[in-house]
Amino acid sequence: MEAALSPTPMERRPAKQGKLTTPGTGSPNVRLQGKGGELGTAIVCTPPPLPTLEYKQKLTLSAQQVENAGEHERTPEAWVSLAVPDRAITTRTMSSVVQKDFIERLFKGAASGSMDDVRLFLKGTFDVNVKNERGWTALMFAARNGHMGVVKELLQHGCDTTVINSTGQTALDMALFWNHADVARILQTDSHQANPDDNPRNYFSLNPLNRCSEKRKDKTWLRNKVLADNTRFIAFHNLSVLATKLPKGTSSQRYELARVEMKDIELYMAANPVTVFLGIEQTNRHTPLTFEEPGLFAVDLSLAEEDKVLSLMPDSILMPGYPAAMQLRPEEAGIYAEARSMLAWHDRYQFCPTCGSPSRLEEGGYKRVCEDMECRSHNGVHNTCYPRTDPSAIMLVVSPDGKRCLLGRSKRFPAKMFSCLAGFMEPGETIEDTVRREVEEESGVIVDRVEYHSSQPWPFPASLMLGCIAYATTDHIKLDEEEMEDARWFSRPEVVQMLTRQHPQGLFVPPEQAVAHQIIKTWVRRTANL
Ligand SMILES: NC(=O)C1=CN([C@@H]2O[C@H](COP(=O)(O)OP(=O)(O)OC[C@H]3O[C@@H](n4cnc5c(N)ncnc54)[C@H](O)[C@@H]3O)[C@@H](O)[C@H]2O)C=CC1
Ligand SMILES: [Mg+2]
Ligand SMILES: [Mg+2]
Ligand SMILES: [Mg+2]
Ligand SMILES: [Zn+2]
Repeated sequence: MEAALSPTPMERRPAKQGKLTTPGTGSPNVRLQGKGGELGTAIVCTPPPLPTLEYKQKLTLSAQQVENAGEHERTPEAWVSLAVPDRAITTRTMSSVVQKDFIERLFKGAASGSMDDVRLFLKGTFDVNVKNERGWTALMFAARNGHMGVVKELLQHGCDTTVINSTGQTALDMALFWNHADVARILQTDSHQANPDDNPRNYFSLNPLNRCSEKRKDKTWLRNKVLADNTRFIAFHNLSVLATKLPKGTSSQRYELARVEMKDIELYMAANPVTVFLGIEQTNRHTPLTFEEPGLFAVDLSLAEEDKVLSLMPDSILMPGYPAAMQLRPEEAGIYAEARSMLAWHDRYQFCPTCGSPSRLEEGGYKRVCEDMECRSHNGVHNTCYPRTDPSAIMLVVSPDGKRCLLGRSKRFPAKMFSCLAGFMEPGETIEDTVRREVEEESGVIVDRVEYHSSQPWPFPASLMLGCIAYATTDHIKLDEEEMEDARWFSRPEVVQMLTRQHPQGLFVPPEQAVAHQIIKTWVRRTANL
């Protein structure tokens, strides 16, 4: 079982194992044998101590004793005895030595299938996706060795199945490679994160609201909804959203949308600011909607002073657009996308695009109607009355030999960032046309087959990114010098370094909240054995 901790298990299939000991450290080593002979020796960390008498004594230490003990004496068990039953163990109160011990115990427990060790860790409020120096998570260790019980336990605690290690494998890749079909099935069908290829869920796309578009024309219903006690407002000021900080340690995302009550903004509402009905926070979509379920609106408070908006909610900030908005809770980033795109539309379309007369809001803010009754826009279908969305294609281009992918640097990118090529769709184009045209314009590369990956609302101000994987038939690059600063073919190992921020020259790709990141990761997943 020790081979489970070998540094590169994907490349090393041990046929035979033999134990030796590293002189000086006492740590057992594992000699790895392949078909062609010895593949190398992996150092295995010292196994967790057995429950000796000393350990058992520590289990019963009092809180004061633990506080007083030297760092080396504060074992995980002692901390757990402190935490049970109602105090969670937090990294804030724990010395770095014990933290390290905890994490090591988690990895070893996951690799050996020891549920007790894993549960010991899960009692705390640590990050279950903590990685070792090779980017391995506990889920990977458990998947690598086919420990179904541990895998299930970790998934229940929110372990992320999409994390890749420093050689670009996910827990699923490991389970498949090592023939743990049952574990692979669980990882593929885990409801928390379905197979990313089948059902990608991009940031800004998770909007839990029932938009109730049928209610937008019901003026009485809308008026009553605005005034209902449990209705809340997402407040914006010059397209920056009012947000509050989340308690530390709950998630890697640091902010959530502030929900303001009518009584706090009555003063501003008298001036009739742009207000958009976003939807209902319906707890169960399968039961009929009742009026009691809370409604959510977006309100543009740009007319108020910034300080006044901030004073609506303690400890709040006005979060500007990209990239700050990447710090919102993913569960509500979709609400933000809807709200910000809508307010940005109203901000830019205050006059009728057909005749230039002022226009007014209708249908809960989902329509603008020209005030001039003679205007052509009152007859027939006029898309100028409705919110706009600009589709853009974004694509990872795979080289003709399938071994490299094309990433580029637009002139406005931060230093050292490379990303997928992207471009706006033009009228009369299919998604495939846009992909082929933009790739050729920006890099000179010719694309044949185009495969759809997933889409992402991009509320800056109102794009819809259409994520694709495109297959090139040529690999000569001729750069569009006006838009692009650079475009290159990257090998898989280099892309993995960029995804995991371990590239020797510090090159990186956009963060996981960008669909570009997800498309790149899909290609890395599909080429796990390259
Ligand atoms: N979510 C993600 O992962 C990423 C998103 N993006 C977004 O993709 C979008 C398109 O990418 P670009 O390379 O900028 O497009 P692009 O390659 O078509 O070039 C941009 C230029 O196209 C023109 N253009 C044509 N139609 C336009 C429209 N509807 N709105 C604005 N400009 C238009 C403008 O002159 C603009 O400067 C941008 O909104 C960008 O922010 C870009 C990279 C990553
Ligand atoms: Mg472009
Ligand atoms: Mg373009
Ligand atoms: Mg372009
Ligand atoms: Zn008009």
